[in-house]
Amino acid sequence: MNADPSELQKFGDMAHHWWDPESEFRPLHEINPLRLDWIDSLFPLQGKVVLDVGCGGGLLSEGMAARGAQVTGIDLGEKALSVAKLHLHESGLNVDYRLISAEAMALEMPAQFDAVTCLEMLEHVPDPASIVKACATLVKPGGHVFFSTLNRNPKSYLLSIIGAEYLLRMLPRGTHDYAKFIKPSELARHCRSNDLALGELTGLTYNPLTRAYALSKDTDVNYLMHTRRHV
Ligand SMILES: C[S@@+](CC[C@H](N)C(=O)[O-])C[C@H]1O[C@@H](n2cnc3c(N)ncnc32)[C@H](O)[C@@H]1O
Repeated sequence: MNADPSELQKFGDMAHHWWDPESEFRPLHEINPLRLDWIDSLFPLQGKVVLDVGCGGGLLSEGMAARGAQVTGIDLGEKALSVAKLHLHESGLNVDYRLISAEAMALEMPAQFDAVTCLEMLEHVPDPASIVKACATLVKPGGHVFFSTLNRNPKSYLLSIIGAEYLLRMLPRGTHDYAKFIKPSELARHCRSNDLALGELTGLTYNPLTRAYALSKDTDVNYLMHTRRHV
């Protein structure tokens, strides 16, 4: 199984806070509208069939459902999925949440989705290339796959670990492991070898003075990558 039990445990331990915008999930709450707008601008979500891989408590899944997509969310964290399912009672939205790996889902439902999203997840798994392959298998020919993760370089180490975990305490210590960060060139290579053509690449920056995130050309730390499966 391509999963790190300590990573799943870590998110499980925090899962009851998932929908609290003042909790350790605050960064995800703050980036959610930005990434939703970005995805929606490249791939209008209304009426589309979308799979959210590593959906956690469902922030992105619900956001896409609210924009009219028919969303399935998968994760290997049981607690996160329970929180995600419970939150549907509050939001009144409809998302099909399932406890299944991306690789198993790819065997069960190849080429079934108009788009696949896999955000802030690749840096938490032992073999990210295997997740990229599964996402490429799950999307229909011509469909879209969106990834986001953390770049690997000294600036990224300073800002995302020293800055965010130790100085600003936006995230609990140990949230991220620098060795698992992925350079855009590495992610692009995994995509190309799985029949995914590169589309847009955008950075996501944080200004500690205004405490605001923004999409940006600066991909040194957080970045999002848009790809399309060849027809
Ligand atoms: C930082 S959270 C991101 C959640 C969501 N994608 C978002 O951006 O709002 C990482 C998620 O990846 C999940 N995860 C970690 N390893 C996984 C694996 N091997 N398979 C599926 N999900 C995994 C965790 O349970 C957690 O929900």
